[in-house]
Amino acid sequence: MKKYNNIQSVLKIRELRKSFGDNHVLNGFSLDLYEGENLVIMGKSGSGKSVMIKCLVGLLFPDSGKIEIMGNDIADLKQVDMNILRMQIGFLFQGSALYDSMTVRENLEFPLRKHKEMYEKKDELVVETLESVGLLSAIDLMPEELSGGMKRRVALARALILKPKIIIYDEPTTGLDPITAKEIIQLMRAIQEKYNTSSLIITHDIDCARVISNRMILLIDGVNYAEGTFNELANSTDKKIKAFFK
Ligand SMILES: Nc1ncnc2c1ncn2[C@@H]1O[C@H](COP(=O)(O)OP(=O)(O)OP(=O)(O)O)[C@@H](O)[C@H]1O
Repeated sequence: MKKYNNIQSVLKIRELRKSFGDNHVLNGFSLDLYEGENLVIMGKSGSGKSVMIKCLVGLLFPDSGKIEIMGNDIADLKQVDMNILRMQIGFLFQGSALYDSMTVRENLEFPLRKHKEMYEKKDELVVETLESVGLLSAIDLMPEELSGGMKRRVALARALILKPKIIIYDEPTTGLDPITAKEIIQLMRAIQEKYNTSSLIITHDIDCARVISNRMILLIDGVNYAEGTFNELANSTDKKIKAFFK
């Protein structure tokens, strides 16, 4: 397994706990996301992946534990600093969530509006980012004119336009046909190489995990039950781990 001892951790979670009444969802979950890696998190439905992401971005408060983003303990940050830090994180959510009443260009300009220096270069940034997802030709189209795969690409471009250090992908291939899903996975790899982003990828898609992951974590019973490369985990004899690779 690749060693990351000398590489900086851009995201660190330690002993994260979150319960809703008697439902103990996270029971001491920990992870490190290292600079430049693609880390896949797998967990069955209801295992707490979304809860973990919500804690990361400040939408839920953990009961205990520690979250550090680029070396900053988020519990110590003021809202204004948290907002600055959030700029370093791009999100690609399941539904793509484009603004239907805006063109592709306007969708991409939207995240720039609060950042004066970047907004001044918006035309250049929109073109560059659309080129990197292979969709410059769609710049003046409306979301309804795009296929599912194109929407996902535009959403990825929108996540990239602020040049984030970290990208969080929530089920990036869900709802896409296998060929389009493969194209999105290849694009995720290309993006990582071009921008040297660190990616946290939540997925149920075993093909996606195999192709994209440098490392994987299995979230089982609220903890990081197993960690390793795809092959290490796929060859495990542990019953709970094997269940993911059937
Ligand atoms: N705001 C909330 N209030 C109460 N319970 C919640 C809340 N958010 C999540 N839960 C519970 O936490 C558990 C984990 O939910 P979560 O959405 O994180 O699962 P998941 O791993 O993302 O699932 P999926 O793969 O289906 O998206 C579930 O039992 C869910 O009911």
